[in-house]
Amino acid sequence: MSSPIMKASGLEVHQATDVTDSQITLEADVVVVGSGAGGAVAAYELARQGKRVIILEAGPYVPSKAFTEDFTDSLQTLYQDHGGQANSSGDLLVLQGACVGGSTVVNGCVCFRTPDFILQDWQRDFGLSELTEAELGPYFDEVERNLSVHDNGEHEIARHGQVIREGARKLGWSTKPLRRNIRQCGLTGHCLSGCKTERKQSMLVTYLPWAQAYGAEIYADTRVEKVLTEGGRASGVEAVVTGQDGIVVASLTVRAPRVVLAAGAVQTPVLLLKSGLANRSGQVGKNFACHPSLLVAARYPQPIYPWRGALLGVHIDEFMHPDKGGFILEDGGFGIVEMTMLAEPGTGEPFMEYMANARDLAGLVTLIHDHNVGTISWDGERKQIDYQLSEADFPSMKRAIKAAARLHLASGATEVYVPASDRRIIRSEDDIDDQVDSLENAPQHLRMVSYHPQGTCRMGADPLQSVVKANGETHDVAGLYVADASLLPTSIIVNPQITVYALATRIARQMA
Ligand SMILES: Cc1cc2nc3c(=O)[nH]c(=O)nc-3n(C[C@H](O)[C@H](O)[C@H](O)COP(=O)(O)OP(=O)(O)OC[C@H]3O[C@@H](n4cnc5c(N)ncnc54)[C@H](O)[C@@H]3O)c2cc1C
Repeated sequence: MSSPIMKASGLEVHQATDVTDSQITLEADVVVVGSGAGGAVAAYELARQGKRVIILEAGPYVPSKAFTEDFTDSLQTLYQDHGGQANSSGDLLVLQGACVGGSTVVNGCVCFRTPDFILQDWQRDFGLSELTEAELGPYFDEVERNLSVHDNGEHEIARHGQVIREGARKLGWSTKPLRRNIRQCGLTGHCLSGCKTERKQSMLVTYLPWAQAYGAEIYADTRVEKVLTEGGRASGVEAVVTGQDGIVVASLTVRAPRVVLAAGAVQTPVLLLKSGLANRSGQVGKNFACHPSLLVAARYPQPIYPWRGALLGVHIDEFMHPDKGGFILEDGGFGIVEMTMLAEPGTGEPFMEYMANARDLAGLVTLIHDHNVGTISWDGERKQIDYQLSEADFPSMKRAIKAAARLHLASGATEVYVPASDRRIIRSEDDIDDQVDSLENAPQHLRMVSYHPQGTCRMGADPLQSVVKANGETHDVAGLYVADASLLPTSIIVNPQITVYALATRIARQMA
């Protein structure tokens, strides 16, 4: 490829359009696969230590000024499989970013630290005795400082958050402002389409330019196909550079004694499976968890304008601990496309009525602490995501729907739409048990969305039960590391970006 070209946002990126050779070979101290939460942070930390770092990113480089604030466009340009990535039964949409900056470019900015009760599970069940709250605290402090994480101010709680907060107060439920990584939020509500004004502190505008300032090089449009080893140690990767038309324009090899996989919890295990590496435990691709979410929308007697103001304002943490229910509710705004894609709008007349009243809708997003029951596999040609909500998790899902319905009603809603295929409507407290208890845990019954795939290369002390050690290195292959959401041995119930940033920082520091 030719020399990097200075792009509008200030990030220098090699792209398929720059390619002049059909075979490219590069050398580095560390090659990082994926430029999202884990990859960008690891790259910055390693470059800062003086390592020659190359970052390979399968997705395109889309500078912020090219973001359109139109969700249908963004799905095409910024998301994995153009927003169509789903489980094999088609009832779970698995959303991931696939562009320079990864999912952090399109995420909702919500920031939570890993709850201590989750870390305690990891210490007890996976031998991760090092990963205590005291050990991770300084990493959380640091990434939160770097990314301007703060409690939403009053002006960042939109109308939908205000009504929900009032309802929670009536019910006596604990509600808190969400924390977000954003500077002077423009309150446009377009987070899921990327932040045009670069207020969201995604990797695109923070750790990637910082890594580049220390000499890291970024290659977009470059999909890693195989991890290379020599004498049982990692020795680099093979990749293909693909233009926007899908045509391969070059093959690219990076020779490096250290390889960091940060391609996300779906692609990292696929890469290991394709490479036939690090799977002595048989756990690569197993243990997929995803916080299957529902968008429970409700109609209010007054205008809410769910597309106005900050996307996410407050959350209900009353039921977070598994002993108290094992779920959280986040108030969520949405635009017209998200309204139909993520909720259950019905068809025909009901659809027309739902959309005609769009102005009066508010939404609650449910997150549950699901078990790691899914699998990512590779059949030689394509990946497959097998995930069905487990019977053990169905009660938490139902508890979350009931709580969302109760909260909407207490907040003044007149109709609550259960996102089930037979589109159930709750109009009073008396309807809640009837409508929710009769839901079935069957394929295609609930419209689920995952924003948080996790767990497919889990960390642990036992090489026969886990893929990666607590320091991020795989048990089986020296010099091969994982630094993304695939590490998390259990689902963490809360939005995971801060956990990924903190773990990636720790892994890179220990590696350096
Ligand atoms: C719509 C949406 C909203 C979200 N909202 C929140 C939120 O509010 N708060 C929160 O905490 N979390 C949120 N998340 C989740 C959060 O962003 C992710 O948990 C986090 O970014 C995961 O980091 P990662 O490094 O594992 O993967 P990613 O950030 O997804 O990065 C992986 C990167 O690797 C690239 N890649 C994949 N395969 C290859 C390959 N073979 N070769 C090279 N590159 C490859 C991908 O294109 C991608 O860019 C959201 C996610 C989405 C999709």
